[in-house]
Amino acid sequence: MSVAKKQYKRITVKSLVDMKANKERISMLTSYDFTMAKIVDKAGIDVILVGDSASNVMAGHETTLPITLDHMIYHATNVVRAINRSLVVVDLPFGSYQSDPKEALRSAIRIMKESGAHAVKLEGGSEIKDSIKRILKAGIPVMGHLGLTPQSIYKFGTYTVRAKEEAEAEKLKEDALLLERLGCFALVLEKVPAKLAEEVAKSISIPVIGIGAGNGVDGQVLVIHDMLGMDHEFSPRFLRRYADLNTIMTKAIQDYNKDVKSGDFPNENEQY
Ligand SMILES: Nc1nc(=O)c2c([nH]1)NC[C@@H]1CN(c3ccc(C(=O)N[C@@H](CCC(=O)O)C(=O)O)cc3)CN21
Ligand SMILES: CC(C)C(=O)C(=O)O
Ligand SMILES: [Mg+2]
Repeated sequence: MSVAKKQYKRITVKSLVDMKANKERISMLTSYDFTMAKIVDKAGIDVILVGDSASNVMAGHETTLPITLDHMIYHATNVVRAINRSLVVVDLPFGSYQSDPKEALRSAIRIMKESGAHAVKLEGGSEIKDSIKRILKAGIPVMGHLGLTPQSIYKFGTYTVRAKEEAEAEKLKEDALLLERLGCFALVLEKVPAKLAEEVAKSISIPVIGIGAGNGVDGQVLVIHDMLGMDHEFSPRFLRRYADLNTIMTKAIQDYNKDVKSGDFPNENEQY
């Protein structure tokens, strides 16, 4: 390996906890493939999430439920090949950890062994406590995920903001403390009131990464296709678009189409 490659200081689960202690905010984006992950890693994003949102974004499913462990490992393997610095976290997909702690551990081990990723993420709190414990005991770092947990969408029926009611907010606060106590290195809080998210972030020493959880948390995560503006139809309030790639790509593809049809492409310099 070249010296130039080694000068990148790799992000570890320990660096993330240190960043929170130093009040340094953590950046996280999803990636599901080699080419995208290479750009994200080089751009300096701290954490790459191989999210089960691949089920929506890559495969076109309505929910995250259909994606399999084999699919997640395929995406994770391709992402890991591209990175020099970012920490790679992989979602355990629906059905790969809910049955029992042994199944959860087997799934986490497959991800770590077959993809080379650095950590796994599981949705839920006290319900999956034993599975989180079992995975951590094997030396695999775990990121938690509370608030809107898309794998249980059919229990709620909507993607509306979570924990607006006192009882649900109390459970969420207890779950966050539990995840810290179990030994999770960080947790994602999705679509909860900003005030509650800030309170949770202040109550624990591990980083809280928000999506639709306001600015009082320790870091932010977005789905990369959303923030690049590739899909004009997905427009939740929490999303900021940093580009309009849908328009840029459509224009480029139409120009190519036109040039092929008219015979303009390829020209003399573009042939042998
Ligand atoms: N492309 C993509 N981006 C995501 O952020 C994402 C996925 N896919 N798939 C997995 C989950 C699902 N997520 C979601 C899904 C919907 C909303 C949402 O807020 N949708 C609408 C309607 C909400 C409502 O019923 O009130 C919105 O306008 O906010 C938010 C996060 C976040 N994750
Ligand atoms: C939205 C983030 C947190 C996620 O879990 C995913 O992309 O699957
Ligand atoms: Mg997910």
